[in-house]
Amino acid sequence: MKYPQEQIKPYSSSGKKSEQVEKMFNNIAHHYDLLNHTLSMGIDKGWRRKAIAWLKPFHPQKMMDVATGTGDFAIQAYRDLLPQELIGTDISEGMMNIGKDKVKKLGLEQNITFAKEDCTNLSFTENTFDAITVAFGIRNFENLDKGLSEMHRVLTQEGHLVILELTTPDRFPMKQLFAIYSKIVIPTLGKLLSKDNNAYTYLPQTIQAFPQGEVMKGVLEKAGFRNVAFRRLTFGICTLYTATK
Ligand SMILES: C[S@@+](CC[C@H](N)C(=O)[O-])C[C@H]1O[C@@H](n2cnc3c(N)ncnc32)[C@H](O)[C@@H]1O
Repeated sequence: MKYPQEQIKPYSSSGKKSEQVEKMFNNIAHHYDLLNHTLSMGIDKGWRRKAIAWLKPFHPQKMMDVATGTGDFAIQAYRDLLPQELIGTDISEGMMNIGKDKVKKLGLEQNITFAKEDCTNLSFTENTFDAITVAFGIRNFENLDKGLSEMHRVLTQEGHLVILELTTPDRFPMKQLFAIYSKIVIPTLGKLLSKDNNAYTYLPQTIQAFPQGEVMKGVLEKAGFRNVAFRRLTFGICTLYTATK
């Protein structure tokens, strides 16, 4: 099945989405953290903590943070859960290089490692990870179903998946305010700060097109996950999805 966001590409309607996404994140890597925290007004930190808190009772020891980018979710997960192994994976070396520097500065390079991996074609064997986290990554996959089924494959039996994804609020007045914010503020600030004219137009377009809530729950179940649940955070700007293999 093809989802609308799979057709939205950052630079050109022709060519592979994954290659364009990799190029875009390599381009904006040096500005990503500043922009991320500015555009979300720091609220993303609370979302990450809530997502990781859901994993706490399961004490995962072997974890992967998919689409780890500059490593914020991996760092928070390590601090809160202290797993034995935590690997951050991503298709953008540029983003991970920033993450590696941050991890080194924190003295966590023995605890958090990084590897270049496309989530739609992971090199890990079946039943490898007790838990997988993904923040703001799955919207960029060239093939969402393949990315989810790959995460399902490498999770251990009873392993857990936590996804944070940006969504669109569905109620007045947040719906209208968010529409203005995503159509005007995000592209303007993004263009100014990242110098990439396309990246922050691509962002709101994919948020709008991506399956959310009940629809996304069905997509996760189709990929084989059980106990799928979701919680809208901050008026529905972000949604936390939780699932078990
Ligand atoms: C918006 S950033 C999120 C980074 C980080 N998780 C965070 O919370 O700040 C999205 C990341 O997804 C990565 N990505 C996109 N498609 C991917 C794929 N197929 N496999 C792995 N990573 C991917 C991008 O390279 C980028 O670093």
